[in-house]
Amino acid sequence: MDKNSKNDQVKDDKQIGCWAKFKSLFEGRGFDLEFEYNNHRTAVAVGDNNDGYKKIDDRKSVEKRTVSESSENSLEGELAGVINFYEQFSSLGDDTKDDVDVWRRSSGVRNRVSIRPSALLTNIIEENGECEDDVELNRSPPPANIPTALIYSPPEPLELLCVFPERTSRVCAAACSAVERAGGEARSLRCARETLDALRRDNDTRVPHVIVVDARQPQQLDALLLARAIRGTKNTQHVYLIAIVKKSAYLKDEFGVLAYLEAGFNRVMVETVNTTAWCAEVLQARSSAACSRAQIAATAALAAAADRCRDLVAITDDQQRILLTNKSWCRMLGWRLEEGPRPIHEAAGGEALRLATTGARDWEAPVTLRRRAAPDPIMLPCRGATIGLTKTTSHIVFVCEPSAGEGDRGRGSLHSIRRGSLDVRSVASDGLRRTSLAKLQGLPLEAPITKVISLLSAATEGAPPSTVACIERAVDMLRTSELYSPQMRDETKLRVEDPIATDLIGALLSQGNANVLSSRRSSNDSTVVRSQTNRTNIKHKTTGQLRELLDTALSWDFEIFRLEDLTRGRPLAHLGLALMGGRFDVCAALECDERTLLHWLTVIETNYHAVNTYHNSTHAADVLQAVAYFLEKDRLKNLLEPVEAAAALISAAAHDIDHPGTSSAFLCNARHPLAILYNDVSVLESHHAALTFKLTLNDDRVNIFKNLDRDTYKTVRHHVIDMILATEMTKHFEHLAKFVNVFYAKSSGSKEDGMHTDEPLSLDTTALSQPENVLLVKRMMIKCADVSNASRPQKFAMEWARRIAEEYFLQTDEEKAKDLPVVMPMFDRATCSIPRSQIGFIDYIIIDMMEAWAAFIDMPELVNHARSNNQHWRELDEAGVTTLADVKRVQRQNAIQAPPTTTAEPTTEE
Ligand SMILES: Nc1ncnc2c1ncn2[C@@H]1O[C@@H]2COP(=O)(O)O[C@H]2[C@H]1O
Repeated sequence: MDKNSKNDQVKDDKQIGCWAKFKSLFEGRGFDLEFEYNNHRTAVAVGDNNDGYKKIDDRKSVEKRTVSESSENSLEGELAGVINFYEQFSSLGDDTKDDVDVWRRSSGVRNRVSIRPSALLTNIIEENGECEDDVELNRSPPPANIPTALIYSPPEPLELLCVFPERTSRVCAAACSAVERAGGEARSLRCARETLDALRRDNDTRVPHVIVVDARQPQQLDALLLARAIRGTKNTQHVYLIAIVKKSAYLKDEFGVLAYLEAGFNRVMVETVNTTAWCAEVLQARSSAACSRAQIAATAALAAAADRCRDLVAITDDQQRILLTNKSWCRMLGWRLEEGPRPIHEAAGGEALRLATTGARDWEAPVTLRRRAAPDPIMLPCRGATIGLTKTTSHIVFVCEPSAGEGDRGRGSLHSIRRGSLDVRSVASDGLRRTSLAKLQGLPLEAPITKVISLLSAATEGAPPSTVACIERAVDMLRTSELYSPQMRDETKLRVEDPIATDLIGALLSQGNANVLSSRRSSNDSTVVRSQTNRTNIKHKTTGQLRELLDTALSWDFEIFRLEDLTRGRPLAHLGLALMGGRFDVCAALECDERTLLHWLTVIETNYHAVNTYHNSTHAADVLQAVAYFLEKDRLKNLLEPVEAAAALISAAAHDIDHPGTSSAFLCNARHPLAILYNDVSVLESHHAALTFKLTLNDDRVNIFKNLDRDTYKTVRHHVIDMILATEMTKHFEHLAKFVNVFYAKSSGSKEDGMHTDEPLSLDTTALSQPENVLLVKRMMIKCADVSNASRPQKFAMEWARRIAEEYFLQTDEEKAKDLPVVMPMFDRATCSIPRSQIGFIDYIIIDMMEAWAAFIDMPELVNHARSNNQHWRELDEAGVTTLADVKRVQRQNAIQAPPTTTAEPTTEE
């Protein structure tokens, strides 16, 4: 063999070897490819080196070209890679105008697809349709475990978003022009903020398929941060993110790419200005984005289906940790939807679990389920399946069928269940087809309120006009976001009543337009209010009268003001120790020692302002005492776990800590730092809750939570914060209405406004099996305790009324002195009628609430005292009692111990 033919042979061998390698890229993926170029296969001459493919050209020197190795499981992606190669290959000087034929073999049938390299996929033409099951080029194959029918990704024009700080970036220009060539649309932005704004603004409508981020100049654009932020934005899971890096980034640190992937990029690409390379890149990316969007949508649809079925559904991972539960599961077992992975054993047991964990693929067996709010487990029939993409298990599915009674209990609100005539499933499916519901179809259907509106709207079908009008009015009201706003009802009532009541209730229920920053009452005062002479051994001093008094700590006429006297203004620590340390054994619940509890109580008490006439530690002790009293009632005793009772007592003791003696409205008007900090929203309550935790966690000696495990601490913290925030009076009607709606049934035919109907409400406590309803109970408990002074025996109610009036007057004095808006102008010490303020307070705030609460915990004296106090104030009003001095005179006449003030000399046995 001469030298030339030997060379040819080598070249041929090389070509054949390369061709084999090139083909192997595409084999084993469901289709084979063959190439013809200028009707002559060998014209495709490729060589390879370690990292790509080279063209071996007779006329030119070898030039390296990298084929986009598409790992995407989409035909489109593969083809784009091939085309990319061809374009580059052709650009070396061969005839670039010729079509390239790609033979695709599927199910044994050969199909030829002609591709004109320059036109890329937009010009793909099927030459012969031998293959009946041809693949739609715009659709990716569905993943094995999601029903194919659900995976639908309609062909849509490619949308690209480039984020390049440099306006004139050539890389960006190449990417954009590639997209335009492929019939898509490209936008470019220059910074992270613009990008995030655009994504949020665009919402679902124009979320791009692909976002390319310039990661070459971190000082100008932090690509990692931006990727994380994009991934944190709604509806971006499917977006394909490409980071553009310099070649040197790869050379420097081959693992650097991991940081990009971890931040949420799908691909890290070395900068290129080659439009063709970009074209292939973005087409692959779009295909991948469309595929994952279809999968996500399908998964969401399946999750929504699970959520809407009455069976209890739980899905675990292969470690038997529950990853997902549906609403029925949560409702019946008392789980929260957002709960993190928990072992299935916490909730389930029995034969079903045994089968699931021993590898059965499909089973039907009984399961025992534990409910959080009930001691006894329930046994239900369960169907299960083991899911896995390959031989290994990825998920286990449990579907438990509730018995008729259980299912009913778990479904919807009590009212809908009680009325029971509507079948949710039939109405939802039927109703949605009706024209009256057409406008609702675009709304998200997860919210219960949407379902309620759907049901109501469906009920109008064929109904008489008067009923339709009534329902439409109800639906209009339901559509407002201010469902529980007090202005929604009885507005007129407040306006026509006594101006003092209007003033007081108006100020309590709204944030008001208050004023004044008081240096006298600044929150900084808190640490110097009173020095604690002896922080320990309180117990040892609890002797004689004090001990006797504390023995009566669980009676409703507990002498709180006497305790204030006997303890020299430190009632909270003493009473707290007696109740929390003694009767309720908070130390056991929190696993802390009594000394820590004592320190905690002392620190909390120290941070109440003794100079306040009302919001001082005596009020805290009073609320604590009321909560303790309520907790003793059977209904609550059986309902709350020790740790929940502990949280309730903690909330009561700390609920007004560092109260400045002025309202939140006042702080807002005064531009107080707390109002600034909390944006004028729930200013005082947020401060009370935050300070409670700050003081508690600050010092190990007072940290009553220090021995709690992470989960229990989180639960306790959640309860404490929730209860303290519930004391905010602007939310009064919201909490009350929720409580009444959940636990009381109106007899049919009663008035639309259930709270003021004369028909007796009937208590229904079945809803207690749901934890969110237990939360309503706890909120109501602390709310009632907080204003329980009006439901105490007369002598206490009078003293509390005097104290709060004094505090209101002081606020008005300050507002006037500092020329700030006066929040309650009627509360002027010279003119205000204290009896009338109390009548208004009891009429509008107390009676309804105490009626609801008293029936719930079976404590009629709450209402009886409130009514009798109301009557007493009316008599005093008629007798001309008006001012503080008048009230004090009456108190003296009634032979009540002169009201102790925090500045008066205490009478004490010690
Ligand atoms: N007897 C009362 N008369 C008038 N207002 C009261 C009375 N008791 C409590 N309040 C108000 O009700 C509010 C409940 O929350 P606060 O403790 O923050 O502040 C309380 C007072 O503003």
